[in-house]
Amino acid sequence: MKRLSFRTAGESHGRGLIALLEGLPAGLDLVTERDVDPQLERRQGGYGRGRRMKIESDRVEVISGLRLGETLGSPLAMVIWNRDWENWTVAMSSEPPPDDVNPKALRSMYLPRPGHADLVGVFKYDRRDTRDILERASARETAARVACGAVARRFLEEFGIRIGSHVLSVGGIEAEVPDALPEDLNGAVDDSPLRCLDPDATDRIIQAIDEARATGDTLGGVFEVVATGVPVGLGSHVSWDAKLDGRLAQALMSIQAIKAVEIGDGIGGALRPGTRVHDPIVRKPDEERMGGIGRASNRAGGLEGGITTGEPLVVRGHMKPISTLRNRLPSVDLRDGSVADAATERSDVSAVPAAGVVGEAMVALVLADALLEKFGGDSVDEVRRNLDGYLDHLRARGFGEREL
Ligand SMILES: Cc1cc2nc3c(=O)[nH]c(=O)nc-3n(C[C@H](O)[C@H](O)[C@H](O)COP(=O)(O)O)c2cc1C
Ligand SMILES: C=C(O[C@@H]1CC(C(=O)O)=C[C@@H](OP(=O)(O)O)[C@H]1O)C(=O)O
Repeated sequence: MKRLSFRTAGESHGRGLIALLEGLPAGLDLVTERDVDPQLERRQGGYGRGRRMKIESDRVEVISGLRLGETLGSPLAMVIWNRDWENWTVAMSSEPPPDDVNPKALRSMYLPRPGHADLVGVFKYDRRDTRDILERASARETAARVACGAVARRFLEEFGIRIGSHVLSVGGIEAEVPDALPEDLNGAVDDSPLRCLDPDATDRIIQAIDEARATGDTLGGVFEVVATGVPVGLGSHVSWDAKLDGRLAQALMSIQAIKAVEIGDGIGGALRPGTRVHDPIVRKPDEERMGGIGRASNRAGGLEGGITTGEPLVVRGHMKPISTLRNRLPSVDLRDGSVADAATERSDVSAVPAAGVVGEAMVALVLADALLEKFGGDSVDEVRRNLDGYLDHLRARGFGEREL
């Protein structure tokens, strides 16, 4: 059963977004200017974003669940206003103009874009034009997810769990990744225009994004989210929906345009023999949380049997290219069935770094839920007591410095 759940509401060009987080314990010290707004700003960044990001400057307003800088244990409700809303009052309150009146036929809401939710949404919800669909399908919604994820991240920080992300590839150009990741992953990439650890690949990717922009094309890519300090034992092997790998995959896959999710070396591992995939179990006297037992490598990405191993959790999201293309693909006019090119409009060319920040938020929400599932409590201190008792027990049943 979910302990921590969240919901978002809002259209991309509507008044704003609502984020509702339920199940958070009381007594979490939370300052939105310090803990939430900087995460929203990170999500807006990254080379390849479109003009919309120059208009927005996302900030949250807390409506409930917080008093004197601490959570109350009641639902936390937050609002993010859309600055662009003012520019869309006509589009949001009128029928789309016919193509012959508006020479910017490109903007037509009758020409569904392959890859976006336009066509399937119009059929499913029995709508006349695609605006009724794209407004909610839009990844603008991820700003509200990141607000919820920022609060989950603050909660996890209390227990020494930290989450970061970096970009592994864009448009097939792969970054070289060091064997040991920097301890503060975000510190190492937040200033990089691509949130990437490889400056040379960054330059080449920027060039590729410029080329894609010039030719009216778009690029996808892969990001990696890493969580450190995660205790052994979150999630469970006993039922399909208790498995933490499955829960993470669902959370990541739900991000707009994410089409594959990988845990650790999941995809590469499928190509190698078992002796070069599984992580040997070794004595590690310093590994207190694991009772003196650890792993020689972490190809499993911190999960076995749907349970955290105590090693860093590593999850990758594979993002398809953005579907709004200036170099338009074939489509069909929803008014008369005639063949036409798909609609195009202001859009990102690539948004992999931003998707990585959203990935961090989703991982934070899943981990906070799993932590509460195992160490549940109504206050942060109660959760802490429960976790500390468990860690003491692990230490006591382990081998520490003892020779076997
Ligand atoms: C951070 C982010 C930014 C995005 N920006 C755009 C965009 O500017 N234009 C676009 O067509 N799709 C964009 N997308 C992807 C669409 O929202 C997504 O493809 C669409 O909702 C259909 O869902 P699906 O790709 O998951 O099937 C973005 C996705 C993310 C995660
Ligand atoms: C607004 C955001 O992303 C948007 C996601 C998006 C889409 O179709 O998913 C389309 C673009 O919006 P617009 O049509 O207003 O230019 C992106 O900018 C955001 O991330 O805050």
